[in-house]
Parts: sequence; structure tokens; C-alpha cells
Amino acid sequence: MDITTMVFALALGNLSLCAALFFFEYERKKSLTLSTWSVAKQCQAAAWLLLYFRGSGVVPDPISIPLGYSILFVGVALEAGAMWEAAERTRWRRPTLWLLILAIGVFIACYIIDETGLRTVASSLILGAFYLSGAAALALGWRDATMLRRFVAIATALLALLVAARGVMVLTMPGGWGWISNTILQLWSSAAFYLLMLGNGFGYLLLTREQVQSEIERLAVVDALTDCPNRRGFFIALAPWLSLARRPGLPTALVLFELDQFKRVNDSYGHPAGDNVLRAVVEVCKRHMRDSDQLGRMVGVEFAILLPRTALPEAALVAERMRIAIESSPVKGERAMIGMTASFGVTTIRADDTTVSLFKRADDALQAAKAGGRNRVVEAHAVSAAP
Ligand SMILES: Nc1nc2c(ncn2[C@@H]2O[C@H](COP(=O)(O)OP(=O)(O)OP(=O)(O)O)[C@@H](O)[C@H]2O)c(=O)[nH]1
Repeated sequence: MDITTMVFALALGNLSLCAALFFFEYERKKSLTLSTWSVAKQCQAAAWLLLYFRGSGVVPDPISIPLGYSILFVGVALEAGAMWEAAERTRWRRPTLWLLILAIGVFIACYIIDETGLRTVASSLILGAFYLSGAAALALGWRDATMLRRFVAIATALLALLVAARGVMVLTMPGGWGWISNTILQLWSSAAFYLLMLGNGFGYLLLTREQVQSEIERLAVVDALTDCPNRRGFFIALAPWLSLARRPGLPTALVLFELDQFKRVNDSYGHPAGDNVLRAVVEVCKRHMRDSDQLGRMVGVEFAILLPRTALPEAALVAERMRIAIESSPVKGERAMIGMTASFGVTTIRADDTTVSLFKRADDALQAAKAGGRNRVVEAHAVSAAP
């Protein structure tokens, strides 16, 4: 395959990726990362098309070369940026912008000085460096990465080095090295671009897939609104403490609390304000917890706190501190400060407890606190002792 045909294949490949992305995004809300990658692919498609038309003699060199390569640099730099963004390193934009300005400046200067040799050195080194940056983003979190992701990172790095090697060869051995002539190197370099197009496509899809997967796994155990464990996450944390309760030693306490008359907050200030109150209450509670304590959102406005190695009187004291803190920490709403109170039920895990019996006891105490006028702490034994 001659170089012009390879460049045409690169243009077509990038164009087909653009088309696939366009239809994928058509009915979806665009994510920022996907947009960056889309623009990268569009730039690359436009650049390779321009370079193909140069090869076919349609667009003259003084226009197609500086413009085509500048657009290609932008495309490859954006592609690397999309990789960094997908790897949750979002501060790539400013350095990339400066590097791009520098790269385009150096390339045009090299082109003016020497239309073939120096120009090839500059373009190969610049493109190789940007591709290497994408490989580095893929290699982040190497230890936990899947084999496929490691493969894509290594393949991208090796191909990037092959692209850059052409520049080094042209600079150090302009006449070629043995049977490796400049034409063969040019062909290899074009093949490397082709494989990079495919490899980076995989790389990008892998990164985004991993991100979505980990978010799904996180949301299975974490409440999206308050960012504390949900019912499932809390029960997972509770399980070992239930088993430990069968052995002699310090007890573990469970505090169950519910915000009082929360419906009124939603009705008076709106649901978003209610959400803010929930987030603020969680923050207030966290300030009164030890590192080993565990807070979870059970359902609606009901929360549970696990207090390891804490006896009932101490747990009641912690609950009382939280009750006072919630009462004295009104949340700033759009129209007014929103005051809040909560009712608490406190118990400790018994040797024969199951999750059901434990929560039933804590809930009975909580309901007793509600029935007793709300904004108070009730210990479970007081409920059991009641006639
Ligand atoms: N803003 C907001 N409100 C919620 C959320 N989850 C549950 N709620 C609301 O919380 C309110 C809970 O009301 P109830 O448990 O019936 O009772 P209450 O108004 O809190 O009154 P008492 O429990 O009797 O003190 C309901 O209006 C729910 O819609 C949430 O995630 N965000």
C-alpha cells in the first residue's frame, strides 16, 4: 500500500469513528469526556483528509502541510487529553494548550527552514510525544488495571515510540540505516498511526467502561444524595459486628434516627432544599462520630449509626450530642434558615440478635421517641421495660 492510500485509510477510519460517535451521542446527553474525544476524532479525520488531498495534488503544500499537521497535533493532543480526563485527571487543558502552541510554532519554523527533513523530525517527535502522553494516562493505576488495559497502554506506548523513532532516524541517519530506508520508515510510521487509531479507540472505550462500572458498583452500596453508605452498604458493615456480639467483650451500639416532620420542610421550601438539609444533617452527624463509627442512610429520612465498642449509656450520650447538634445547626435555605430536629432510638447488639431483631428494637425505641414528642433520645431497654 502506498503512503497516499494509507493516509486515505486513516482519514476514512477516523471519519467512520466520528460517524459512530455522532449517532451514539445523538440521543444522549453529552458527557464532557466524550465530547473531547469526539472533537479529537473530528480534527484527526479533517487533518488526514487534508493530507490525503495534498498527496493527490489537490491542495498545495504551503497550505496543506502547516494546516494539516496543526489540526493533526490538536486532534492527537485532544485524544490524549480525553484519556487523562477519563482517568479523572482533569487539569490537562491549560498545559496542553501551551504545549500545542509551542508544538505548532516549532513545526512551522522547521517547515520554513527545511520542507522535508526537519519538518518530518518535528512532526514525528511531536505526534509521538502526544501519543505517549495518552499511553501514560492509560497506565495510571497500573496495579489494579485489567490485562487488556495494560496491553493497550503498552501497545500505545510502543507505537508512539515507533512514530517518534522516524523523527530520530531522519535527524541522525538521513540516508537510512541498512535496509531500513526512509520510505520503509514512512510506511511503518503510517501503519503505526493506523494501529494507534484502533488502539486508542479501545483505550478510550476501556477507560470509560471502567469508570461506569466502578460508579455502578459504588452506587450499589452508597447513597447518591448524601454519599454515605445506603441500606445495603450499612448491612455489609454491620455483619461482622453481629457475629462479634456472640463473643464476650465490649458491646457494639446501634443508633437509629429519623428527622422530624420532614414533609413540612419539603412542602414549605421545596424538595431541593429538603435534599440540602439531608446533606447538611449527615455532615453534622459525621462531625460527632469517631473514625470507626459508621453512618448509613436506611430509607427516606431515616439514618443508622454503628458505634463499635460502645455501651448503651455512652451511645445514648453520643446520640444526645447529635440531637443537640442537629437542633442547633439550621440549614441556610433560599428564603430562610431551615431548623431541623431528629428523634433517636438507641440499642446495643445482643448475642442472639439478627439484623431484623436488632433493627426492630432500635426502631421501637425510635418510635417511642416520636410518640414522646419527637426531638429526643430513647434507649431500647427503657422501651422493653415499659408496660
Ligand atoms: N427532599 C427529600 N425528601 C425526602 C427524601 N426522602 C424522603 N423524603 C421525604 O421525607 C418525608 C418523610 O415523611 P414521613 O416519614 O412520612 O414523616 P415526617 O413528615 O418526617 O414526620 P414524622 O416522621 O412523623 O416526624 C416525606 O415527605 C418524603 O417525601 C429525599 O431524599 N429528599
